[in-house]
Amino acid sequence: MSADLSLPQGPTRGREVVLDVRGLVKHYDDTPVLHGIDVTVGEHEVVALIGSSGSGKSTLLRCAALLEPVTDGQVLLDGQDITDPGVDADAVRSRFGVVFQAYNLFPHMTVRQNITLAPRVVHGVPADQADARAEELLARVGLLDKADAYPDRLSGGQQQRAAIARAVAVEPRVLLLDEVTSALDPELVGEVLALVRELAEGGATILMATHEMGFARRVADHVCFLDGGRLVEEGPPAQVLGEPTVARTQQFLRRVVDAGRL
Ligand SMILES: Nc1ncnc2c1ncn2[C@@H]1O[C@H](COP(=O)(O)OP(=O)(O)OP(=O)(O)O)[C@@H](O)[C@H]1O
Repeated sequence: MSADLSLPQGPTRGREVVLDVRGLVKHYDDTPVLHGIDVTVGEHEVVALIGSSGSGKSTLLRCAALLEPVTDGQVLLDGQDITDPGVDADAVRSRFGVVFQAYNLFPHMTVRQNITLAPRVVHGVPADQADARAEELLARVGLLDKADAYPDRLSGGQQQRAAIARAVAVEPRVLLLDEVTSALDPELVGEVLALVRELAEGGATILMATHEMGFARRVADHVCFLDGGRLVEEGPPAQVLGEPTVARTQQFLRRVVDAGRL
């Protein structure tokens, strides 16, 4: 697999914040799920959200990409408040590349059609250009020979690699990855993590929820530990995962270590 998965790169002076989540509050009906979360993702950074099941990682990602209405707080993308009611939500959503746990390729479309759909329909890219870009991406994720196959002919790992290629095809400002390996058989996890790592090394800006602590430690620039919808501890991976200072983080990591996941 080629290592060149680079996305367009912006200025490298200082830390340019791309995604800025401020005081994010989310209620489902009257139940609070996020209690005021602050997270920033800088250009070319990888920020990992970790925490127990139900701690709010997916909800945070979904709110950030306007896939869920925000109850309170703000989300800024390149300085623009995208939670402002006046924004064109569809246009904003098209600036994110989102990949969920269960590879959600459209089953009635070939892999190639899955990848070219949004560039053509949402971004107005001419069909031949979208097709050429899809082939380039499929070659890079090692799936060129599957371009005209339907998703049910692909392994879970291949489907997830195709889903990531589809997310990258729109040249997103931020990639949001939600537990992209958790639905996979263990032997397929590595191939998908390798692809995410290549994207990170190629300069992608990524906010990802993950249960893969070893991966977060190796690839993330910054780790945020969520517990019960609160951001309890954050910092460089070596600190949060290696020398956590908050009792709740320590307890969580002990369980992760006992389960053999760190
Ligand atoms: N659509 C929904 N309606 C009501 N409650 C929801 C909904 N989606 C999530 N929740 C609740 O919000 C809380 C946070 O869920 P969320 O899926 O964000 O957690 P998570 O950290 O991503 O969990 P996991 O690691 O299992 O994916 C949970 O208590 C969950 O039950």
